[in-house]
Amino acid sequence: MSEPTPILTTEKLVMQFGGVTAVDHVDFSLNPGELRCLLGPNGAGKSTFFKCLTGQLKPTSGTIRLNGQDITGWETHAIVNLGVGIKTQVPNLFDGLSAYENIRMAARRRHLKPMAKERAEEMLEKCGITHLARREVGLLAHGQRQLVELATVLAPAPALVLLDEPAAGMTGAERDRLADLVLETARRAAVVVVEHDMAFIRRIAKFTTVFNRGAIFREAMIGDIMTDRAVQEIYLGKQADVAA
Ligand SMILES: Nc1ncnc2c1ncn2[C@@H]1O[C@H](COP(=O)(O)OP(=O)(O)OP(=O)(O)O)[C@@H](O)[C@H]1O
Repeated sequence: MSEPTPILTTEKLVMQFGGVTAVDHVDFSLNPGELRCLLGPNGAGKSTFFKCLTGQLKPTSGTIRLNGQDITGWETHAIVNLGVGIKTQVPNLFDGLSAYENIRMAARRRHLKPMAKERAEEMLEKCGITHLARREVGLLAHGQRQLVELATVLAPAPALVLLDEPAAGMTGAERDRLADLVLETARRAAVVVVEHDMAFIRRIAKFTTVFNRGAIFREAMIGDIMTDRAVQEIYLGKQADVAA
């Protein structure tokens, strides 16, 4: 059987901040419909790599391709317009509007008005936040806002979803809901998740990329990553044991 054509690739991607090489010649490849978690100790370069993919940072050199198209250095909104759902660590919601209005507006990017309404209702239901539909998002708890934002990201049915620390600040129940949502999304879309929360990672991760010192250190199934001595050592040098 022939290899699938990747939806997203990077070739020799480099991001330098002055003398610091945060991303060091990274070759990365993601297949359509694949769910990939990016792990690594603090300062490994995950967030910087992610920000290059999302257009938050312009890489120093190298290439990023989406469905074969060179998108290196593109602005975030242009990447979103190609059908990529992006959730960064910086919240991206209209605080003065209701959860429903935020999600409906996001759905309008892809759907006509009546369909956008239907889609917004469907996303509220899927994300378990129907009870928050009429609430102003600026007044919601952090985890609730994260779920509303995820609903806005998924509402236009993107073919590729990029999530930076989506479980941050969530309660256990919210995190479980998020894990189910990510797994469900990955049935139709490719998904990249950067996350520190190992309980969450254990629930969703399959094939996983571990970064260290700006480069890809290991790529393997999560079970093998968890028991990999060298991976445990890079974590032990920096923070809690990956297998803890
Ligand atoms: N804006 C910046 N200016 C200068 N150096 C930066 C900047 N952003 C990141 N770095 C450096 O780049 C390296 C990689 O950082 P990055 O935040 O990408 O790592 P990370 O793996 O995402 O870490 P964490 O898990 O703590 O978020 C670190 O040495 C960091 O100090």
